[in-house]
Amino acid sequence: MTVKVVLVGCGNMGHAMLAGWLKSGQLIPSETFVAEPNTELRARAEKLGVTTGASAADLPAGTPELVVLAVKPQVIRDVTAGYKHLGNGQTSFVSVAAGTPIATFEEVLGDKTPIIRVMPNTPAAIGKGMMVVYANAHVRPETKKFVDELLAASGAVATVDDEKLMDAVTAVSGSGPAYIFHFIEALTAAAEHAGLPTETAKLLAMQTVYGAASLAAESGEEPGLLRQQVTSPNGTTAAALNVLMGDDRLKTLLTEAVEAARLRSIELGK
Ligand SMILES: NC(=O)C1=CN([C@@H]2O[C@H](COP(=O)(O)OP(=O)(O)OC[C@H]3O[C@@H](n4cnc5c(N)ncnc54)[C@H](O)[C@@H]3O)[C@@H](O)[C@H]2O)C=CC1
Ligand SMILES: O=C(O)[C@@H]1CCC=N1
Repeated sequence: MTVKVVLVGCGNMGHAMLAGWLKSGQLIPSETFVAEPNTELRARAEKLGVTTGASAADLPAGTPELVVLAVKPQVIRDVTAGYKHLGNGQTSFVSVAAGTPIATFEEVLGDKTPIIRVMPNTPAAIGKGMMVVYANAHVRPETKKFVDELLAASGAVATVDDEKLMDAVTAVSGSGPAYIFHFIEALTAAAEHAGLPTETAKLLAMQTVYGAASLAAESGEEPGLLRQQVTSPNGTTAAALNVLMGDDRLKTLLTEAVEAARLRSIELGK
């Protein structure tokens, strides 16, 4: 059996993408092989109907169109070496690892290998991810089209033409869902502090973030204008925004957070 796509690593991100691709029908289970050493995670992948194995040694014979590497940056060089026999050939490689530059994959796989870096995020599991792409010069237009279509099943797709920007992308949309989840946690805690029961606090925080993000996305209006529409002169929102926006407090905090993530991404790539 020759498979079309091999997914290497089916942890948080690998599984989120796989679930999105299969759900959309962009990929069918019989075309897909998952390499994952963790038995429980292999069983979880098998529930989606795909064939699995523990490592590169279990790969079905033949030449896959795409190998998607979704393992941690700390092990990606060694794991990629297991797929060296597919380098410099018809197989294209996609890496979702933070930091790891294309040059590292070219060193391991050969410098004629088509390699695409993608920075996804976990909302990909429900088709609402942000997927940002940077490809090397060996990626054929038909492969780029196939990968873009696959990624589009997981959410919005954007491209950058300077690989260095992938560190900033990682810091904004790759890690970003965690910032928003923490915002929900923090708003829930603030709601409880204001006297609301826990379940009500959770519901209000979550639905407010969901509703506001959906309105911003669907209305196409500038977030600043939508903010003004909530803010009555000298009203309650203005009182809260004075706290968040005074001295650019939240903006400064987010700028520091994104910069810390960007610098960590650069470090992970070394
Ligand atoms: N979690 C996230 O939100 C995002 C993660 N990423 C990137 O995705 C990659 C994976 O991250 P997570 O999914 O969070 O980590 P994870 O630890 O959940 O998944 C990594 C998986 O790789 C497996 N693995 C280890 N050695 C292997 C081998 N030799 N062959 C096959 N699989 C092997 C592990 O058993 C594990 O299940 C990282 O490089 C990370 O930078 C990128 C964007 C977002
Ligand atoms: O935390 C990390 O390193 C990965 C990359 C982006 C999101 N998670």
